[in-house]
Amino acid sequence: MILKEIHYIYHNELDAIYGSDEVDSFFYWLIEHYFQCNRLTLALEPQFALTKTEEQPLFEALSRLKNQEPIQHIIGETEFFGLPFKVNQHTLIPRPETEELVQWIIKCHSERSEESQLKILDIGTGTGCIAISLAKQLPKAQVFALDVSEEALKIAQQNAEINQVNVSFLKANILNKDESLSVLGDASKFDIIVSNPPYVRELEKQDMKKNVLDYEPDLALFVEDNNPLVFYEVITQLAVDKLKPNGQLFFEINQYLGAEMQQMVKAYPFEHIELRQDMFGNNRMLKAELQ
Ligand SMILES: C[S@@+](CC[C@H](N)C(=O)[O-])C[C@H]1O[C@@H](n2cnc3c(N)ncnc32)[C@H](O)[C@@H]1O
Repeated sequence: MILKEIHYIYHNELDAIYGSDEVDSFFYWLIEHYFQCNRLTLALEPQFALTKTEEQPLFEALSRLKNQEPIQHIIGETEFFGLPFKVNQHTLIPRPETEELVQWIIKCHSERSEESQLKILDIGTGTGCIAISLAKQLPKAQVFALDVSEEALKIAQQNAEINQVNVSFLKANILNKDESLSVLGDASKFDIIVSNPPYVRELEKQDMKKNVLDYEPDLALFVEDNNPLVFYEVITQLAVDKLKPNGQLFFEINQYLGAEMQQMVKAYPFEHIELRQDMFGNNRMLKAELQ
């Protein structure tokens, strides 16, 4: 079949679900992935034809997209901070808001220009996107990354290899203080602790799309309505023990809980607590420095 015809079928079957622009971006992403060709190919070679075997993955992808499966799961990878990352059903798909958090950390570090080797801990690493991007951008840093999910850690390890960085991955339940302290061992303290932990309240599920609810791991997303800051509080307490003096704590946060987050962190010996908005104007990041 001619590629242009398959493009037409995509619009016919998917526009009602996603809108035309998004369908275009899915289609170009898929042909780039499967055939290393792009939208120019469609324009310059209107008769570009695929064999039955070649077109099969495009039709498989079409039926998965109809079920609102994320395109990143279909392709098995995504891009974060300009780097490739494998993803699967056990890992959260890295979000652009999290790239802004990484950018902020790098900027703060360049302003501080420390002499000694930086030591960084990423809690709830998932695909490893934060830890690996930081390791790539700050090649002298010693980076540790922790998650409770064995499956997520396998993907994170593969991502570190793909991106040729050295990250030490640790398995622990951060809500269990003894367990996390024991995997962190007697290692010297950290300059930076960063986390994008689960922060979506059950009550927010009603506003979420099927592609997230049905395909992304609950373990990465949800917290109970009556204790939405549970991860942040535990991590803030750990940071009091595990950060060096003047060490920095960075969080990605629930946009609706900025004030509560500031209030919570203020109860601990942190200063210069700063809330930051993402590109959509939502409270999304918080930074604090240990006194
Ligand atoms: C919101 S995702 C963030 C993933 C990745 N850091 C990112 O920014 O895309 C939260 C991560 O926390 C992990 N997690 C959930 N509960 C945990 C726990 N009790 N201890 C450690 N990690 C946990 C999940 O497996 C998931 O990978």
